Amino acid sequence: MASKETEIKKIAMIGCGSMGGGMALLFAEKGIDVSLQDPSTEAMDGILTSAKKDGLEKRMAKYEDYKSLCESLPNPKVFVWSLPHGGVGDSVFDGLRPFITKGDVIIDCGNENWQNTERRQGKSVTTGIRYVGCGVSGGYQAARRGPSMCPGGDDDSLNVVLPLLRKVAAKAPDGSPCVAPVGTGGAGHYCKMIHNGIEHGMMSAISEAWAIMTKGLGMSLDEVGDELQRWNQNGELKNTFLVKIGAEICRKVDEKTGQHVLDTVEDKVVQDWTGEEGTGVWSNIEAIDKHVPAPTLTTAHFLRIASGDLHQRRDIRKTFESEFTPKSISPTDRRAFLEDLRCAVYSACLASYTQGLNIIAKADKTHHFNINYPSLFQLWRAGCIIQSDHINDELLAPIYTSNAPAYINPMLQPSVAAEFKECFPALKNVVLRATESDHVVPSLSATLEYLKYQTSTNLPTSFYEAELDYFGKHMYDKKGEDPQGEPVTGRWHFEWKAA
Ligand SMILES: NC(=O)C1=CN([C@@H]2O[C@H](COP(=O)(O)OP(=O)(O)OC[C@H]3O[C@@H](n4cnc5c(N)ncnc54)[C@H](OP(=O)(O)O)[C@@H]3O)[C@@H](O)[C@H]2O)C=CC1
Ligand SMILES: O=C(CO)[C@H](O)[C@H](O)COP(=O)(O)O
Repeated sequence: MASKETEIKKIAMIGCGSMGGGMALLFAEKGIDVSLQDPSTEAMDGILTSAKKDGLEKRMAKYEDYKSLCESLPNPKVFVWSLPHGGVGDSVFDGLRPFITKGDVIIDCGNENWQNTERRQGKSVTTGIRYVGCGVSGGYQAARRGPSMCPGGDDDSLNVVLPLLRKVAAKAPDGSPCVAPVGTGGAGHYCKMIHNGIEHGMMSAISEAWAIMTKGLGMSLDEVGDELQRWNQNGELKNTFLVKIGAEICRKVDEKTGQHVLDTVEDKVVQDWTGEEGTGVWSNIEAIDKHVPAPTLTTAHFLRIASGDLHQRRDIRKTFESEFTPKSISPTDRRAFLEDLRCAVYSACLASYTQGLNIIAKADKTHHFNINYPSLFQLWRAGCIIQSDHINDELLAPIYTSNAPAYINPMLQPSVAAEFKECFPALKNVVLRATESDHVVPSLSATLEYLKYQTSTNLPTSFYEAELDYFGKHMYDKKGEDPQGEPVTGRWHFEWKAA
């Protein structure tokens, strides 16, 4: 716990966009004075207007330059950043440098790349400035109400910032704050990046199910909304944030037009096309770089890339002179099929968590983050986008307690394996029916394949290995001679054809 002297009563919010604005108001509501700084006076004025509406105007003021901003703060000066990643953070860091000293604190609440975080932590160390990389999740609404917060850094800095962050973080149903130290260095931003990768896998699976229900089963949007609400109420998907908002999205009618809003949304995800977000791309790069199979996440990402380039899809469709239009699906027992669909989506969501955690675990080994898994599951209990009571709180958190030995892949945990096994027939049935009716199910089918290949010791890859050895002398292991431990190149080459 931080001592009385370190109690933080005033902060500077640098970056007053949708996240920074919400957080600034939230800090003020929790009794913390806030100095605002953003290149856009309009953005700061917008927050001041909201503060006035909420009776918080006495707690806020705007500052146009770093000198006056820093003069407005008591020591140690605490800066909360909510900025775009990359160069912006570097220029703010350099701009603040003349005015900050030993003991001052930067809490970087943007989606910064964890390597930038560690680079700045390295620069801060010599001057005694504390730099905490703190992923924030839940979107702009949670930023105002209470987000999930994922801080990483050295123990002393974390001890200084945690009492402040506990005041604003989302609260789990038992009242405990969804913020906890996740590890050293860039661990906070690393885990937030993977949170976003998991988010993509889950979001894709739910979207695929929505299309099966509407285009395959001919359900109306209101009926899909009711079905998603059922999923969100009970069973393995209960209190799954993305399912809950899915139900609301399906039902939402624009009062002005009387039309369902979702009916007006183009099928085009243009998130991170220009690289200004980062996390979606980085999480997939990390999976591959760390040799972790994460097909639910990566296929979700490829669907999103294909989706973004709608013009290209239009052109390809013209070249093909047709599209593989999803056909109707007529199960003999519609309720049973919907139950299979729920289980299939659950499998993909659980697989997304599993794959994401495995990436974090591999990075932990490589980068020595010293990941605190109980903290991670605590901060994913509420406020965040991947919140899912059964997956996070009931199934995974009890496995990775502070008393648990080192991290073990969830696929090796009997309780997780039992749930995957139980859902496998449902997932297979959904993928089969969807495939024969030309539905688009990349994340669901990738999850099915994942379960098959992760549990198999007789993959088609003997043939693959032989081909590699044939053309590239890449070597292979003979059956039964596979050495224990980390995978290493095989010892055998066969001269398949004389050179
Ligand atoms: N939106 C979301 O759902 C979530 C976003 N995040 C992350 O939080 C961060 C902020 O996101 P969000 O609020 O959505 O983005 P916004 O673009 O709404 O906000 C970013 C703000 O930073 C300001 N800014 C740019 N350069 C500077 C600078 N040199 N000094 C001070 N302020 C500057 C921008 O001003 P200007 O517009 O004038 O350039 C803008 O007001 C990002 O890292 C994002 O990835 C994290 C979780 C959820
Ligand atoms: O952090 C977030 C949610 O958790 C933000 O919404 C972010 O903009 C998502 O970006 P991406 O989809 O590229 O990961």
